[in-house]
Amino acid sequence: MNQEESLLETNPSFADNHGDAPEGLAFDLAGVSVDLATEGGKLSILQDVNFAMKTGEIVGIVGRSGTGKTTLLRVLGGLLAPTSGVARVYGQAIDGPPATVVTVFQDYGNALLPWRTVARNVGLGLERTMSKAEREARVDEALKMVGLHSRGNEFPWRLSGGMQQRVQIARALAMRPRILLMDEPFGALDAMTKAALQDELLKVKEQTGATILFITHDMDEAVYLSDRVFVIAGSPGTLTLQYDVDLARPRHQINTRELPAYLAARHELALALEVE
Ligand SMILES: Nc1ncnc2c1ncn2[C@@H]1O[C@H](COP(=O)(O)OP(=O)(O)OP(=O)(O)O)[C@@H](O)[C@H]1O
Repeated sequence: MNQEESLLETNPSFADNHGDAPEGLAFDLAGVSVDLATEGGKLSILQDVNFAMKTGEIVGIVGRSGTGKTTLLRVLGGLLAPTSGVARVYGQAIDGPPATVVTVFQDYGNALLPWRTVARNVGLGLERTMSKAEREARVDEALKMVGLHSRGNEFPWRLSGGMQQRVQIARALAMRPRILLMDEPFGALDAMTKAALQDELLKVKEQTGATILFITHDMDEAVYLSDRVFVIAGSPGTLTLQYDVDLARPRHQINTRELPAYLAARHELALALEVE
């Protein structure tokens, strides 16, 4: 399988994007544990993870390095089967990459196809389902969202790391997925770009009703974006806190961050991470 086919394989929604999200739960996990076989024997990565996410919810996951956050995202994206327990999407056990889910990976360098222009990378997932004109309009819109409208004809390897990350985000946004999984989506960006993209993401969520689960090492980002923040801690990783963020929407980059509820959320999360 070549790299192009493999991207379509792991993200079937690139080839099959449709419909409005059904009501109810997007994800529900019961007793999910993941063990991996390593040279040194069995390694327990995640243990007994239980949670549910409503359709249209946005949840940020925080936790120290190596606690299993990416592993959890891989389970939800259908790339890794749990060793025990069950993970469901819209009530169906996940047994491969679900057609409703688009994942934005952390290693953006490998996710982009170097022989395709930026625009053709962004349009990759729409080629099988959309006319050229429709696709070009979607690609234009997505590139505008991430501030790369003028770079569509270039090749990705000509862009900076942060820009390549934005191209990958644009590709996901162009799909208008029902569920978006993002692994440190804004990690490689400068503060201004990061703030602009956070607000774009919230706008997209508002407009499309997408369900979004993202990993971040930035506690402020987790609180600013999320309805709830999950803390994963320990080894093996367990879900130690599901914090409800009590902040109205729309949120504001300056005002929201000064509210008592914002500071309280930050405080609770910092404590939860400190006791690890
Ligand atoms: N394929 C693998 N084989 C062996 N160990 C693995 C494999 N994938 C992950 N691990 C181990 O599983 C643990 C959890 O990894 P994971 O990438 O899920 O953590 P993370 O919380 O996302 O970390 P980070 O915040 O640093 O990205 C780590 O100790 C990692 O070394």
